[in-house]
Formats: sequence, structure tokens, C-alpha cells
Amino acid sequence: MSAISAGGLAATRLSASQPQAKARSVSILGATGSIGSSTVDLIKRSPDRFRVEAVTANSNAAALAMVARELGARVAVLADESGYAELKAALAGSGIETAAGEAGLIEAAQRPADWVMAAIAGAVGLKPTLAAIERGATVALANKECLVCAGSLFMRRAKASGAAVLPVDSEHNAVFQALGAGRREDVSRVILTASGGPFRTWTLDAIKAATPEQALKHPNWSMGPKVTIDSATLMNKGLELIEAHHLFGLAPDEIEVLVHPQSVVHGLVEFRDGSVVAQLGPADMRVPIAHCLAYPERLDGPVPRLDLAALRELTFENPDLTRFPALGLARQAMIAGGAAPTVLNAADEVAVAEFMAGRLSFAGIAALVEATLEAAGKRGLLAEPLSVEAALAVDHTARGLARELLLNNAVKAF
Ligand SMILES: NC(=O)C1=CN([C@@H]2O[C@H](COP(=O)(O)OP(=O)(O)OC[C@H]3O[C@@H](n4cnc5c(N)ncnc54)[C@H](OP(=O)(O)O)[C@@H]3O)[C@@H](O)[C@H]2O)C=CC1
Ligand SMILES: CC(=O)[C@@H](O)[C@H](O)COP(=O)(O)O
Ligand SMILES: [Mn+2]
Repeated sequence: MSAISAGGLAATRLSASQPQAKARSVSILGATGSIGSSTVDLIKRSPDRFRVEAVTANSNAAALAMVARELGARVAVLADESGYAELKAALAGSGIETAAGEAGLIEAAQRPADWVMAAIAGAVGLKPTLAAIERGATVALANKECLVCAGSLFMRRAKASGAAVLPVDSEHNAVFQALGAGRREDVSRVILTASGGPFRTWTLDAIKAATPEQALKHPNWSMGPKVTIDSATLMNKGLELIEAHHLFGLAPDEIEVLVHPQSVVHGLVEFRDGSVVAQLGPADMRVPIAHCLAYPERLDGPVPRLDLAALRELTFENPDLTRFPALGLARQAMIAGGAAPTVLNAADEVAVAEFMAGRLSFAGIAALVEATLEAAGKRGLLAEPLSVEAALAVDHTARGLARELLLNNAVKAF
């Protein structure tokens, strides 16, 4: 199977017949987060296979310094310049270079690593990830916001530079693996599974009043806070629809969502003859990350093996768009195209931050996203962004609109 280039599967420099002769050089953007830590764990278990070039974080200087030392990284970069003195002091005498700020982050992505993990949370990850894409690196893409915020542009840039994009997101990694069973033109449907989140069985009234503490209790996965809240609203699955649309070059009506509370089957591909090929695995991101790290080879995974007999049953149900309207909003944005997904993502980032700060109800998250999309449409903001600057300008304006809607009580916070 080949890695993904723009709009589908294409031949790349990676080939299954070429054994990895030397250590693969890797960089980790977002090394201190949930995906970053899982990546670090896998690299530490196979020290001969990898050499670490750059590691980055936002503000957590102590954690970044520790990771940089553990991995013997050549450079450690903090996005937030106010933590630079702490990082520099923590790495004094180690021989590890340090830097800070947006320029430092982009330079880290530009350093000559064969493979880059893109695991910064949010649309803020777009520029550094593109910096790796533009030099033709193999990019293991966890940051789904890159594709939601600027998907067409991102995939065009990958095609132009010859960068290989390997999907880390569990569902997309599953689909990527299942797509290897046939030809792209024989695919009739792709299904992404959703756990349903902590409120899958709750009534609409109970969901409306859910607290951050309740929403942060994901039934199956241990992840960073933003993606965990998105799982609870099902916005995560909505973002993943848009991610799949761009990654695999699928039309909106070729991608479906199925709620599967056990999170064992991660994604399925249906071929025109009726065959359905699925990928299964434990709910541990080290499985898809290991797939991307060694691709096209395989690593010995450290995770406990699936015991299907112990699980006894795997169940599936259709998503309920009345109780989880965010999924419907994301599908509409995917169909509308242009900058609608950019606005959807920006508004959701604002809404989730407001919810976490106790200033917006759980129901208010989808309501604010919907109102921001409507306001953006009225202001003529929804045309396709043709440059990164244009996409980030829409992102910025949409955040302002969302905050304004809340301040003016145009969307009720509670
Ligand atoms: N966690 C998971 O299992 C999954 C995550 N994903 C996606 O992967 C991405 C990362 O998620 P996750 O690991 O959960 O997130 P976390 O919040 O756990 O980690 C985010 C990482 O990004 C860094 N970061 C945050 N803000 C900035 C910024 N402004 N500039 C530079 N770096 C920044 C953080 O640094 P610091 O520690 O200093 O704050 C941290 O290293 C997201 O796009 C998510 O949707 C996809 C599938 C599964
Ligand atoms: C692990 C992963 O890929 C997450 O994006 C996951 O999908 C979250 O679980 P939900 O299925 O609840 O959104
Ligand atoms: Mn996912």
C-alpha cells in the first residue's frame, strides 16, 4: 500500500520492498501532549530504529526538556516565548539546541527529519505542519484541524512537494489500512466509527446541562482535553468526516458515521462487490502511531492484544443528530465546502474553551458554532481560502465573530 498524496493513494518514496537500512530521523511537533507522549513512548522502546531531530511544545518547558533529554533530540522548541528561559536552563550543558516563538516552531518543522509527527492541538498547528509538508517530509498527521481549516490547500501542497501524509487519527488510520485491500475506484463507502462519547445514552435535557468534568470522562480513550470534549458533542466525528473527505478524496455521500460504543472497530471500507474490510485494535493510540512510525514496516506493539472472546459483543447504532447536532453541522459544512469548515473549526475551538472555562453550557457549543456559521455567511466570509494567510484570516475573523455573539447574548450561554 502506498502513502497518501493529494486526493488519494499514490506511489511515494516509501516502498514495502525496501527494508529500513538506517535509523529513521524523526521530529515531534506537540511532543508533550497525549499523542506526543505516545509517540515518545514508542520511540524509547526502539532506540535503534529512530534518531530524534526536533521536539516542540507550547509552554510546558519542564516536560519538553525532559522529553528532549530522554530522546537525545538535537533541538527543543517552545512556542510560548515566556517559557524560554526555563527551557534553556533545564537543557543547559546537554548539547541540545533551544529556541522559542512561532519562527522557532516553523524552523523545527523545517529541520531535516525524514518523518514528522504533527500533533499540535488546534488550527495553530497548520503553519508548522505545512512547513514539514513543503519540504517533502513524511508527515504523520494527528492534527485533523489542518485538514478542516485548509484541507484543499493542504493536500495540494502535499502533492506539489511529494510529501507523504500518513493518517494517525485512529479512524483514518483504520481506513488507510483497509483501503489497501482494493483499488480506489472500487470503493463504494467509507465508515468512520464513533464511540458516542460519555453522553451516548443520556436524554437531550441531561446532555444540555452536562459539565466539563462529565464531558472529560471519555468512555474508552485517554486524550487531550479539546478532542475529548469534541468526542462528547460528536463534533470530533464531524471534524473527522471533513478530514476523511480531504485525505482520501471522498465525496461527502461516500463517508458515513456509525456509533460503536466499544471502540474496537475503528474504520471500515466497503467495496463495490459488497465486501467490507475493517481494521480492529485496542483503544490505544500507540497502535496507529506505531503503524505510521514504522510504515511500511511494522513495530512490535507494546499494547495488550485484543481479546474478542472476552469482549463478547461489538455493537453498532446510527448517530442521533437531535441530541448531537454538532455532527450535522459539520456534515453541512463539508457539503458547503469553501471556508465553512474553517469557520466551523474556529468557532468550535472558541466554544470548547468557553465551555471549559464555565462560561458556556454544553448545548451552547453547537449553538455557538451554528450561529457563527450563519453570521460568517451573512458577512460573505465563506469563499474558499486560496492561501494559508487567507485561511488563517478566516479562522481569526470567525473566532472574533463567535466571541462577539456570546458577548452580545446573541447566543445564550446558559
Ligand atoms: N489524543 C488523541 O488520542 C488523539 C488526538 N488527535 C489529534 O491530535 C492533536 C493533538 O491532540 P492531543 O495530543 O490530544 O492534544 P494535547 O492537548 O494533549 O497536546 C497538544 C500538544 O500541542 C502543544 N500545543 C498546544 N498549543 C500549542 C501552540 N499554541 N503552539 C504550539 N504547540 C502547542 C502542547 O504543548 P504544551 O504541553 O506545552 O501545552 C502539546 O504538546 C489534535 O489535533 C487532536 O485532535 C487525533 C486522534 C486521537
Ligand atoms: C482516538 C481517536 O482517534 C479519537 O479521535 C477518537 O475518535 C475519539 O473517540 P470518539 O469516537 O468518541 O470521537
Ligand atoms: Mn479519531
